[in-house]
Amino acid sequence: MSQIPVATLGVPRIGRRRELKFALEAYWAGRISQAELLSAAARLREEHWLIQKAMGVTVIPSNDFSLYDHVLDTAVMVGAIPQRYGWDGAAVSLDTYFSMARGSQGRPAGCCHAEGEGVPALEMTKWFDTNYHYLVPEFSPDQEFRLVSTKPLDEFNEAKALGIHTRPMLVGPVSFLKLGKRTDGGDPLALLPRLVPVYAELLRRLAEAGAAWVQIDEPCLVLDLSQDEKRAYAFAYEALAAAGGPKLMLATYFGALGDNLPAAAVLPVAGLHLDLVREPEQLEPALSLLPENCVVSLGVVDGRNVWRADLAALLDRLTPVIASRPGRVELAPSCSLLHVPFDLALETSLDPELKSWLAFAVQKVEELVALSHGLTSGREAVQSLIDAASRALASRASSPRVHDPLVEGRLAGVTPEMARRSVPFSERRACQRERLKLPLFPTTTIGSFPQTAEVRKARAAHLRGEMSYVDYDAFLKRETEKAIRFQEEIGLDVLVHGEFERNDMVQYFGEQLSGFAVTRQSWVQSYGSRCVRPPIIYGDVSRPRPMTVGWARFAQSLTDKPVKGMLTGPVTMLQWSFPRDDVPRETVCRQIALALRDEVADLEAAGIAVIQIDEPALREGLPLRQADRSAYLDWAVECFRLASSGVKPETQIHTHMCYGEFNDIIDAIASMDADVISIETSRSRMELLKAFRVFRYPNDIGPGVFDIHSPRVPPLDEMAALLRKAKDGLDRRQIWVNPDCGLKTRAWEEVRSSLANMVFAARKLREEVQASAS
Ligand SMILES: CN1c2c(nc(N)[nH]c2=O)NC[C@@H]1CNc1ccc(C(=O)N[C@@H](CCC(=O)N[C@@H](CCC(=O)N[C@@H](CCC(=O)O)C(=O)O)C(=O)O)C(=O)O)cc1
Ligand SMILES: N[C@@H](CCS)C(=O)O
Ligand SMILES: [Zn+2]
Repeated sequence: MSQIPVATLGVPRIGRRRELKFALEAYWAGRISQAELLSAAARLREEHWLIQKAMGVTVIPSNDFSLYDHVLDTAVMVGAIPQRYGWDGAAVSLDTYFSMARGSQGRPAGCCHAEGEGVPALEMTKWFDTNYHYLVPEFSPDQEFRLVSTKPLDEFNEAKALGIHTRPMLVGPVSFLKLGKRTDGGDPLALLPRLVPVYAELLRRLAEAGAAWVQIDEPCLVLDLSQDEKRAYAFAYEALAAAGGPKLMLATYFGALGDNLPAAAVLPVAGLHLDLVREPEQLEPALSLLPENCVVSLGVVDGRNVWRADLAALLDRLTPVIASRPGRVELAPSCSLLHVPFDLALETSLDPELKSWLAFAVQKVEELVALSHGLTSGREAVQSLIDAASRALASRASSPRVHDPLVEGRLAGVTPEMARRSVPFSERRACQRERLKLPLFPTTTIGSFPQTAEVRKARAAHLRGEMSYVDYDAFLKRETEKAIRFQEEIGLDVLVHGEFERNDMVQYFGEQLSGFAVTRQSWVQSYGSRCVRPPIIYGDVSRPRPMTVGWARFAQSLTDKPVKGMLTGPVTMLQWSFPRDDVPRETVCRQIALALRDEVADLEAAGIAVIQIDEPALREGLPLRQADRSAYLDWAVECFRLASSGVKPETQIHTHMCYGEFNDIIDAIASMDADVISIETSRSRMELLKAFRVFRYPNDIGPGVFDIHSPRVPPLDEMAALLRKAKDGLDRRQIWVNPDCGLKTRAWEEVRSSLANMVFAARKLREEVQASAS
């Protein structure tokens, strides 16, 4: 039998040691030239192709690399470049590309913005239910498309010159439009007839260059689709089939095709990739519907999590499939490997038993290659690999470190009362007003202050043993005190300690909770050059000791103003970690919630009057299909309430959410019953508040008045105008004043000016209210 092809669908582009991050940041800081950045990028592509080739991958992708984001690349490729970037219609410069990604300070030629005002970036949002962010393409109603950049072709040729025949990958035209927005609010899919010819031209040129196959990603095929959307797929792929390009491998991932399967199965493509990790049951129906000659790409190794695959079970499952479709099957991860860290071998200090349970991108490729050998040459050829995987799985299943009877017992004892505050919000509000004595439009921030190079360097030095605990602790205390003094000086009402001791809002807690393991080198791209190291939840979760109380108590001891205790919520902790897959997600979440409940109680006992429990990932965790959403929201909200409800009425609970729209989950947000919620609203110019207005949301709200992703300092009047807008339709006594999110990625100069303007804007609003009352 000939070798079963192995595909990766994309590899982590940030590089084994985050080489792309360092090159990008050096370029933005002016330390390296454009040519140096581009050659660093080319070196990374070459390295990734060569690694895959050496490991035995037979279907190596190209165009999975991006300098910032692959959706942004697609927008640039087809000329979807909004007017404000001052693009002259010729080749898109790197400056324009990065302006779209990150905004810019100066004024591009021909732009309507005033000098110094800068150009805002495209909106950034979460890629399906992952922690990866993509840039949202923006289309005008009269949007024209043309092939402006030939990046996929160039990278195909680049690999070809190295002797590597690749399968270029593209974001498919329907998903691309569906993930974008029209400036007039119209349906972006109406633009499909204009877009498809551009894809057709690109495919023809790829075929001329020798591409035999193209991977065309249509993850939107796993969402709920209307009849019109299904028709859009038929229209687009019939047109592309007629274009005479390479064969198309239509890639679906992050879920089941479900009711879209009949529509997907008849699309005129040569191959279909299925996510068989999220939905193993979809294989049989797909095989029975797909044409005989269609190649099926079996996404059997988990591209979203880090657990080692069960090779023996997979071989049992795959053997009959291979036999029934000889020559028309490929093996692949469930989705691109972008979402897992590069190589487990880089983790030299992980516990060896835990390490034996894991597989990162490189190990997942090894698993796929082993499966291919086993299926082609017989199990004996890979018996030692199968045995090693089975031993690891058995050790994981029986390990005492995974199961903690105390945690399991505590979970069984949870009662509904534990998830309810003792009195309703109206009564709590009165006690809290009495205790906190805050002005109208109270001002606060979301938690983090700049994580400067100095802060990160000190932490790195401490980790390497070059800075003693005493010196590191003293350094952090100085930073915290500076932040408290700064907040007092500019006149904020509710202060934060600044989160200087935290490497990351999830990893910091992962380092302290039992059942979590953290990594040193296992980075995953979050957006652009920014990365995270998601902790690995391998066992029952508990809190051996308080995690934040020392810092909260220290910060509060420095000031008479209230300082918020600052915690990451259970849903976010789950969503931004690699969770265990041997128990339901909701069980893991409840365990985290109980651990946080104890932390909240300890903060309250330490005299902390305001406690914020961040849940930015609550929305991102929402299942992709409507039918699964209410069950998720039920347990997610219950977990938040379990964490937050053990306190007295006079203790004020805040939550914070960034990313996304709230319309469809507003009742769930309301039932979280946080006393105050801060949300990201500035980029949408308060549009996102609409849901709260319409719902008549009863508790307090802090609509973000400035975008923390941009270095731009918003003028006082702009923030005051946003607050006036927020005030409309809400009770003014409900409104808090804060930025969109934490300030860790910003520089101190920006933070100083922005927050000073914000405090003045709040004062202005107070004066206006007083004037109108007198
Ligand atoms: C709010 N967001 C978060 C998400 N997910 C999280 N897990 N955490 C989040 O905060 N998802 C949604 C958004 C995404 N936003 C961001 C924003 C910023 C970052 C970011 O800045 N990432 C940093 C890494 C942060 C970190 O872990 N820092 C560590 C280690 C720093 C480091 O690289 N050290 C070097 C040595 C440094 C030296 O010597 O100078 C090393 O280890 O090699 C720390 O501070 O200790 C980034 O650099 O990308 C991410 C998501
Ligand atoms: N408290 C965190 C929330 C980020 S979503 C911060 O301020 O960075
Ligand atoms: Zn946030």
